[in-house]
Amino acid sequence: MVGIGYEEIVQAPKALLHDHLDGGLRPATIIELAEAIGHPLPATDPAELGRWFVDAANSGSLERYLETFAHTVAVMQTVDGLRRVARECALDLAADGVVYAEVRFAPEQHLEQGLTLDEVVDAVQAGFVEGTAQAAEAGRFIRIGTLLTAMRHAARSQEIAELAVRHRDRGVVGFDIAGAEAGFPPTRHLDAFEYLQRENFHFTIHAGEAFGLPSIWQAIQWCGADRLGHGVRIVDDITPGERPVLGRLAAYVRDKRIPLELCPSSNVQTGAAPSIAEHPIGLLRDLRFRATVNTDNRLMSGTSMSREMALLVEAFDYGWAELQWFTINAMKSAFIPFDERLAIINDVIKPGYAKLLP
Ligand SMILES: O=c1[nH]cnc2c1ncn2[C@H]1C[C@H](O)[C@@H](CO)O1
Ligand SMILES: [Zn+2]
Repeated sequence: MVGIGYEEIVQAPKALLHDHLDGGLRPATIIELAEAIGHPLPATDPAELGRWFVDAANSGSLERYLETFAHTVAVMQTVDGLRRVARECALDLAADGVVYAEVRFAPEQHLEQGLTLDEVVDAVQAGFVEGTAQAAEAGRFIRIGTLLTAMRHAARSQEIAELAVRHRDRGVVGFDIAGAEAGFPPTRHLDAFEYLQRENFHFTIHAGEAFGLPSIWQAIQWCGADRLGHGVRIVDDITPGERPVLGRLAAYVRDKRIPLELCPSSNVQTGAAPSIAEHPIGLLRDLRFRATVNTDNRLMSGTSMSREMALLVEAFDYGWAELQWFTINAMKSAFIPFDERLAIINDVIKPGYAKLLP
């Protein structure tokens, strides 16, 4: 697409539904925090450490990709560490032109220095409030909602679901499960999902990333997920061709407008997609699934919302109309109340793209 510059993409309002707090730290912050606690790192120069994360995450395997989080989670064990990381996350997203973000993390991974689950959530919330306020002072609007993640290999999902509901009026807008997918089906956590449904709460499930259709089917039809974290493997239920044919599950996902939190760069790194140009997002958009563009882990992918969009512009020749479509899809699928979603669409996103659209 001729005429879309990277700086313009940064200026365009963007909505992000799938971003991990512990996958988005600034390398310089990791170095400073690690030094203070004596945690050894594979590199001590920020640029070198940033490259190390991307290289180490490039393995083609989700399990190996997840190993890199040991270094970020290690420096997020204190109120100060968590608060700083959350504040910087809000600032970095706002500087990248993200106007709405749902940022997730797993509280159970931040208890090594004696914090309670509630203290962890409060520390992150304080950081988001500070970062959002600082961004506003600099003239950048951003609204952040938190998702609490339970690790799918562990057995704390009910506890984390209750934690999320407890904090629902203090920044937490939803729940998620993450971690290695193969061997850990979503139905292991059915009690937690049933509890959340009874509480009228929202949740997404990482499904259809490293494992295919059975995982997506369980997430939707057994667990009742509002959205799919990745969900990219839904293409396994689509027969390609001049007129692609949708299987029953793919048709259900499209008919019910179930949002797909697609993460192009992350998928290439973990082997879920062969390249950006061959990423199923092109097909899923053509077929009008409720597709959204996301970062997953900005540090491990060396990326940002603007970069993910720029990669799609390059690979699929997208223009502003497509970028606005992805953004509005994301905003429609957000877990904040309907009136707030609508206000961001009408007052921020549409006017922002109106300036850019031909
Ligand atoms: O893409 C992912 N798939 C499954 N799990 C993931 C992914 N990215 C991050 N995680 C895990 C590692 C983090 O420590 C955890 C909570 O953010 O979620
Ligand atoms: Zn993820």
